[in-house]
Amino acid sequence: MSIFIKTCYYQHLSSIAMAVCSSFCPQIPNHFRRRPIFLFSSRPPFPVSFKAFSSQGYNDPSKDKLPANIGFLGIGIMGSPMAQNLVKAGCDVTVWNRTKSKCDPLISLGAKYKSSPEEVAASCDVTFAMLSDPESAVDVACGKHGAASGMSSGKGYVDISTVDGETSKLISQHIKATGASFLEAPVSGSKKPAEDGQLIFLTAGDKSLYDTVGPFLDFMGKSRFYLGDVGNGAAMKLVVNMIMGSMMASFSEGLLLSQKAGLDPSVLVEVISQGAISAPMYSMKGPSMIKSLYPTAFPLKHQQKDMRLALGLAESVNQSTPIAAAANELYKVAKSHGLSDQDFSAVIEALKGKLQQ
Ligand SMILES: NC(=O)C1=CN([C@@H]2O[C@H](COP(=O)(O)OP(=O)(O)OC[C@H]3O[C@@H](n4cnc5c(N)ncnc54)[C@H](OP(=O)(O)O)[C@@H]3O)[C@@H](O)[C@H]2O)C=CC1
Ligand SMILES: O=CCCC(=O)O
Repeated sequence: MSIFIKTCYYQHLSSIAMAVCSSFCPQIPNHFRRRPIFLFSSRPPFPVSFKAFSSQGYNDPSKDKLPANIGFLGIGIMGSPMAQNLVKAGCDVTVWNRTKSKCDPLISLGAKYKSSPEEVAASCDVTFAMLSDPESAVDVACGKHGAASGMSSGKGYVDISTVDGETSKLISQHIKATGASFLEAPVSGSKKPAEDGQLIFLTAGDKSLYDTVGPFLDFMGKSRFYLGDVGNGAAMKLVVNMIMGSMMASFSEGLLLSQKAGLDPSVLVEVISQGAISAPMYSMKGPSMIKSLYPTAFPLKHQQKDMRLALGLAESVNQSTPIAAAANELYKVAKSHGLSDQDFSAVIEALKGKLQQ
């Protein structure tokens, strides 16, 4: 514990130096530059960002029990950069992944490794999990040698995976039955924001755990929302991704229509970028979509999973979502043609004549 506090203290000092230097050194990465610091404060020396709903984090002197060991389960496209940001921030991180080799770069950076979720949870104060889907999230948390087997009172489990509310509640029940705390914390933002520590956390569950892990969320993200009861974070995430999936499907139709109408789709991307429907997603993905290239940031199979779960949510509250339902069909077509592991922008292929035959 004391080593951890010292590490963070020295990081605080170096943050001060960084803050001074950054006014003069434009090459200092934004990741370091953006973190506000307390220069004259008796509070714990943690970098605390000014973020949505983040006023009650580690900078509260009454919260003196700091987690010393952080576990991270699921080292995929998102888990890898997120865990890396924790290691780079000086946290004592222990990792596990079903495919062990994906942990190797993190181990090289100084992370520890344990051979099961149970062992990670048993050796850590707080364990994060970033898994594919409801099935894998439940399996890793509640299955044989799952995290719940290693949890006990005083520990915390933070599930960042995108799942439905019912799955999150099930995991919460298993974790809380051990006496530990639970927080769901799915993220908005993809591979690049994960690398840059710019994710948006949509959390719900135990508020005390939210307060405890706040500084760690801030190492990985730019803002965080606390939304109350378990299920609300999952629902918020599914609504956001349902909108995103429909936007991408509609954008795909527009690109192909512009081409068929004899227009240059690159000009369409430029026109969109200057108007009221501008979105970073269109400018980022449009140019490669025009070249039929889909380098994976957000796998199409996960987008289709999110559309499916969002439609389930809509049905459960009797809300009509015909646009999302139509978009979901396109993702299903794309999946059935082997595009699951491509970026979700590959949904455009489902609108090209050759896939529809
Ligand atoms: N990529 C993105 O842009 C974003 C993704 N998300 C969400 O985050 C989660 C992770 O996404 P991402 O990192 O992209 O996905 P990846 O497919 O890259 O990683 C999935 C992770 O889950 C593990 N996993 C899958 N099935 C099992 C299982 N049965 N048992 C144990 N582990 C399993 C994988 O292990 P292994 O390596 O062994 O396959 C891997 O660590 C998903 O819920 C996704 O919807 C949220 C925001 C953005
Ligand atoms: O779940 C994935 C979200 C991707 C994004 O927000 O860009």
